[in-house]
Amino acid sequence: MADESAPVIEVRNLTMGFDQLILLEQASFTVQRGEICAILGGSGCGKSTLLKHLIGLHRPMGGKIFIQGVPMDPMDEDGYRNLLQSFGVMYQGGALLGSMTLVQNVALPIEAYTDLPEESVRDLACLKLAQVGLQGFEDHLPMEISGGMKKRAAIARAMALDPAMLFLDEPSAGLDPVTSAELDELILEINKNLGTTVVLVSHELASIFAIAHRTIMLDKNTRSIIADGDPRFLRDHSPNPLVQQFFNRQPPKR
Ligand SMILES: Nc1ncnc2c1ncn2[C@@H]1O[C@H](COP(=O)(O)OP(=O)(O)OP(=O)(O)O)[C@@H](O)[C@H]1O
Repeated sequence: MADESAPVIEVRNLTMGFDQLILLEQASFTVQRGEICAILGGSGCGKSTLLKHLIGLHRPMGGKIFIQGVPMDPMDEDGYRNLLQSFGVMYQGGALLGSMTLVQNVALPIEAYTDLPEESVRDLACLKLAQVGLQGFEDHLPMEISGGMKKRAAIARAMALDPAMLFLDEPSAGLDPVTSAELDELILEINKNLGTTVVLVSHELASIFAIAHRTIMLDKNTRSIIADGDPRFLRDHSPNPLVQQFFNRQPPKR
């Protein structure tokens, strides 16, 4: 039984990596209900890998991850299936199926996880598309719409089952600044109106300052979390020069 007062996500002493490559050692942090938490850090430090651990795609080398108070591992198939329904995930690039229309893409999780009749599935998928501003584009293929619209459609699909948690891997990658700001607005709206907890990986400082309540910064060299807090506070007050450099866009000192 999930403990409602527990943090939505608790990472306790996580060690993660692949074979000889250790990316994080004994790292701990929590994400509170309703927070927008951004995972930051230099290229290759393990941001996407951490996200994949949080959704159960990779298993920790050490430590534990609790989702809504429940340990992820060990978890039987039914337990994991239930857990998946509380997650919405948008992978890097959006990953819509190119041969399916937008409404068919959004319908996929609804078909997989509910017993709704075909007509209701379509109605619900159309509603989700309307919620992200894509009314009228239901029967378009992904190749027929812009990059920003593809991201919106991917978010509609991730939100199809009204998940408590939304995981986004580099949502603004490849978007122009205006489209990226529009996507930020959409993420904020979802967070405010539905109370969805959002965990995202991002490189975009403008976007991080616009939407993140919390940032967690990973460091490849020390295999640790070197900052955890409000991005503005970290930019102005972090004692760690690496964190200051990142937030102030300064190249590392030679
Ligand atoms: N399945 C895998 N098997 C082995 N190594 C992997 C695997 N996935 C990622 N890696 C390696 O782990 C390291 C971290 O990768 P990851 O994609 O998590 O970094 P990242 O911080 O998200 O990077 P970027 O900002 O460049 O997207 C990289 O060196 C990558 O090559």
